[in-house]
Amino acid sequence: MGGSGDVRGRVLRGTFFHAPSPDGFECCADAMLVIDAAGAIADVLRAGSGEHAALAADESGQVMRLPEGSVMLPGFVDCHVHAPQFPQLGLALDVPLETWLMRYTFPLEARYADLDFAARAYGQLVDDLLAGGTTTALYFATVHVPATRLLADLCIKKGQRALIGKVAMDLDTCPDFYRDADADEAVAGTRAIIDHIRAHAGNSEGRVLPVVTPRFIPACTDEALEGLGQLAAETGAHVQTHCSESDWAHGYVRERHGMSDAESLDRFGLVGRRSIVAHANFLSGSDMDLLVQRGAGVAHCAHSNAYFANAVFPLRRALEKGLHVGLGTDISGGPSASMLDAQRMTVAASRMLEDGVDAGLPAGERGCRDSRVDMVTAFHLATAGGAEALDLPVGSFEIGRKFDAIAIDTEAAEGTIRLFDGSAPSDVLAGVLYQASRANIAHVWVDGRLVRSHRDAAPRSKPGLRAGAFAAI
Ligand SMILES: Nc1nc2[nH]cnc2c(=O)[nH]1
Repeated sequence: MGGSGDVRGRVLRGTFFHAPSPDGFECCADAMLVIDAAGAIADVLRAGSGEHAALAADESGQVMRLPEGSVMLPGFVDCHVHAPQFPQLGLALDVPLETWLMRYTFPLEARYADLDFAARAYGQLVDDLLAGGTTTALYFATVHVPATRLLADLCIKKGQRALIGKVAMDLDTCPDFYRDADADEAVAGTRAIIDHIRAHAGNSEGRVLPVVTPRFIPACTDEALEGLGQLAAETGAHVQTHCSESDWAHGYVRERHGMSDAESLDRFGLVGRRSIVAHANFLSGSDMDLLVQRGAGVAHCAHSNAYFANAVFPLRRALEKGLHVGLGTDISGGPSASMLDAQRMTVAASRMLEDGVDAGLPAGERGCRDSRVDMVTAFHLATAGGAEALDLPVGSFEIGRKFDAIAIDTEAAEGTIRLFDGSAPSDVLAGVLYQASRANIAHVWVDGRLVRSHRDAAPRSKPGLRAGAFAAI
């Protein structure tokens, strides 16, 4: 990636869609986004304004224009990714969570003691996520400090916004070949990663952030949970963990601690404004109130929940309570790395929760009323909602936000979007979100820097078609 395509200090002209709130989207046709030198949106000029007309006449070359047929969306924010599990994407999804962890997942994660293996898997993962439009990812790494450092180094080098945690798991129910030796090692390793990321010479803008990452209560001693809670308070780092994911995981914490997962994490100081709990399917109403009170967020992983969670997360109820929610692919509990798929599955799961699934029951007894969400809400959660949950200034095209964005080429011949003349903006957005595939994702920017372009992929089937319109890219 060179300087071309970098929109810092320039103006990008084109049509954009965003959804700053869960219940509506805005389509801004032929807008001009003024990006400052640090990659933040300094101004949004709407067509018809005097400033827009003045800049439209500018011939200095500072205005870059998206080609006809392209639209911009905010980059996707994936709130739950197990980076080391990428090599088993789509595999071994037919066993319960606890079996999947012990039989497949822990042995795979143990392989990241080998830095060559880690470099190959993590390099491919970051490239693939960027190509899919994921501009921000909240990553669980592994217990290994060197491989976690490597993941941070790769994200910094490749320009992805990322939050990264060394996984802490010291309980002796975890296999000997894959766990921290004790609570001290779990906490010291976490601190080492915080220090590495914060002191990294290439990370002066803080695009990569460290995360305190107790895997989940069933993998940690109380001593480790306590030490990690103190470390989070001392450093102000984000926190991530799994919470009340499945019948088994939820029941385990009740049995061991005599309270809910959320209550137990809270008493260790692990639930705060920068905490994200993954899954959370079995949160009670008072658990949700607790998370709302603390300002914490949930990573909703609709795809993975279908395989491992034994229930559907009551998303609409959570949103009505004012809980921060973002979406997660949960690579590899979910079989797809695509945040487009995550949005589609979010809508589908909510519809199944609302209608119910057992045709043997009368319709009135089958589901949970008022549970559905629509694609606009899912789009919000995949962008601005995830950003809010992570407390990051991205996710929409508003003044002051960082320009993390993707350009969708709705006409890419190898793509899967088929729009017909005269589509209303709501139909264009639905068409993009439901139909787009990787071939439609033409450009990806983080902080105004072009981090991925169709040029990096296979040659375009219509070479040069738009070269004149967007020459700098
Ligand atoms: N889905 C999922 N749940 C977990 N609970 C503890 N570890 C994991 C994991 O790797 N994936």
